[in-house]
Amino acid sequence: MSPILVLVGPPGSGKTTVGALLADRLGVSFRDTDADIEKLAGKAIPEIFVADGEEHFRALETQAIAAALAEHDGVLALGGGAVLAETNRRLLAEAPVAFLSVELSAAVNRVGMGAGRPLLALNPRATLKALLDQRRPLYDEVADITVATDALTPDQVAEELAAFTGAPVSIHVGGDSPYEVVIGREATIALTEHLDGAARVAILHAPPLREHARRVAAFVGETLECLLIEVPDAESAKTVAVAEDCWNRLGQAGFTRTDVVVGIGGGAVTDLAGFVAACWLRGVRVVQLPTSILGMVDAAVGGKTGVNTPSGKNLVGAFHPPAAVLCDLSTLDTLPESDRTAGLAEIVKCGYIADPRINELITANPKAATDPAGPLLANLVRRAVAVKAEVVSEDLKESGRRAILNYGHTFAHAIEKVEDYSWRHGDAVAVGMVYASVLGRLTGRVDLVDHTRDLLTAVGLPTSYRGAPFEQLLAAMRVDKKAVGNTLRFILLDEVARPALVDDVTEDQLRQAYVEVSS
Ligand SMILES: NC(=O)c1ccc[n+]([C@@H]2O[C@H](COP(=O)([O-])OP(=O)(O)OC[C@H]3O[C@@H](n4cnc5c(N)ncnc54)[C@H](O)[C@@H]3O)[C@@H](O)[C@H]2O)c1
Ligand SMILES: O=C(O)C(=O)C[C@@H](O)[C@H](O)[C@H](O)COP(=O)(O)O
Repeated sequence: MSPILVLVGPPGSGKTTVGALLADRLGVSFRDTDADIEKLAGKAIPEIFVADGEEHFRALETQAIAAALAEHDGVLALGGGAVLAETNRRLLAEAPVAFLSVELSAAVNRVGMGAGRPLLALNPRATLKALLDQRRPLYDEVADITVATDALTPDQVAEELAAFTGAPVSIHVGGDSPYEVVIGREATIALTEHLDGAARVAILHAPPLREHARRVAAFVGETLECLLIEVPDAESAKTVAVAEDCWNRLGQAGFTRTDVVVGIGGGAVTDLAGFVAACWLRGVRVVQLPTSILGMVDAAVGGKTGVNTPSGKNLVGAFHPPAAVLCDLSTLDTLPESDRTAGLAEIVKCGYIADPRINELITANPKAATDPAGPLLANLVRRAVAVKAEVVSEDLKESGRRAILNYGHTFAHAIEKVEDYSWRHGDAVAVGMVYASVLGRLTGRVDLVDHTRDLLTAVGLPTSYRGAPFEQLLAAMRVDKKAVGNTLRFILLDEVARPALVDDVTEDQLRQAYVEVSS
């Protein structure tokens, strides 16, 4: 037995508060070795220090840590000085450890006059400074993850830690047809919970997901009739002709209104599966099992479904919320690196429009951001889904606020169309965000051009486009769904996390932004 997570950190870092919140979130118990020590000694910690001295306290602490590590399988918080003893650090080597770091001023504010903390009884500021200086390298030595808590609420810290543990997280999407987005390494297992009343399941997938789709079919096929429908890969799946083939297969199988369509794949397949389900018998359930980063954080969530037509991207479709979205992070292990990187574009977008912490996390560790086995990607997926869930819960049909999710997309969709869908959507969105940032500057808003270019470059996303001439792109932009009559509308940022729908961008500004993006 071993704890899910051990929390270490100096006084004031919030180990006890965060530990209890995290345990609650994960549905496990919380244990604090300081409480264990008090039980062992039969007195409060300040009394142990006064009556028996620090050395005796440290001996009890080692005893308490060893016992808790052996017996406890929930969240465990250790006292601030637990890392001082080499024996304790050795004991921690086998457990997953999170260091909650805090800067001096925040720590001083949080501990106040140090009530109940014997080492801080005199001059808490100076004592805390000395403690932080002495212990930081020791916390670093034992930690598998460090969370800087200064600017975060205890809930936000608990959220980051929950993602690190890999425990499944469920994010609620509200509105008239509410559903859950489950994120975790075994999320697929939840599929059977969403098949009530079905006699048949149609699983749509592209060739790269054939084996995975077969495994899912074997899993649900024990009780239900399973129809595996393989569709062309990537954007080639998003056509009316492919949708029609799928409807023909459903017809041949006698698919009824209580049967369920399942989309397994990247955003192209989940868009198609959603559209097939939206139209069949005027709407049957669809459960989305996205297997690309982009599918998880964006395409599978929110109920926008559709296909492309020769006139442009996603021009035919329907709003059809899924019954559930199951983001099985283990499926990302086989996602090619270039598609992982492309998926980050929509995560960065969420950072710009709503959650700046996303882009801070990516900037701090751009390489880890696409590592499917690492904790950062799980955290980013969760944060981006939370942004999208919040927006679409309020405005499913894009009658207002939902348009902010289109940041960077006007130019991106134009690139995709003029390049005949040979560009990855995420790559086009990356360039589209640079274009939007230039428009932001040209229209007197915040200047995020360098910030956007630097961030995208750090993760390996493109920042320029040197293909079709401006006129061709402009014509493609004119069929954007946000356009009203002859007026093009763009999502631009007044500030980070303050998106605005702007309808007075001039053609000169559009051309100037094109020049900057293509130079
Ligand atoms: N509906 C929406 O709200 C919404 C939002 C964003 C994007 N989209 C759409 O999503 C699409 C882009 O999605 P995408 O970036 O996932 O591209 P994609 O669906 O084309 O997938 C990219 C490639 O990765 C492969 N793949 C996916 N998962 C894999 C895995 N686990 N292992 C191996 N290969 C895997 C796919 O087969 C494909 O070859 C675009 O069509 C875009 O318009 C829709
Ligand atoms: O969900 C939305 O709303 C979005 O705009 C998300 C976009 O990232 C996504 O690419 C979407 O498919 C674009 O929608 P569209 O209506 O502009 O085709």
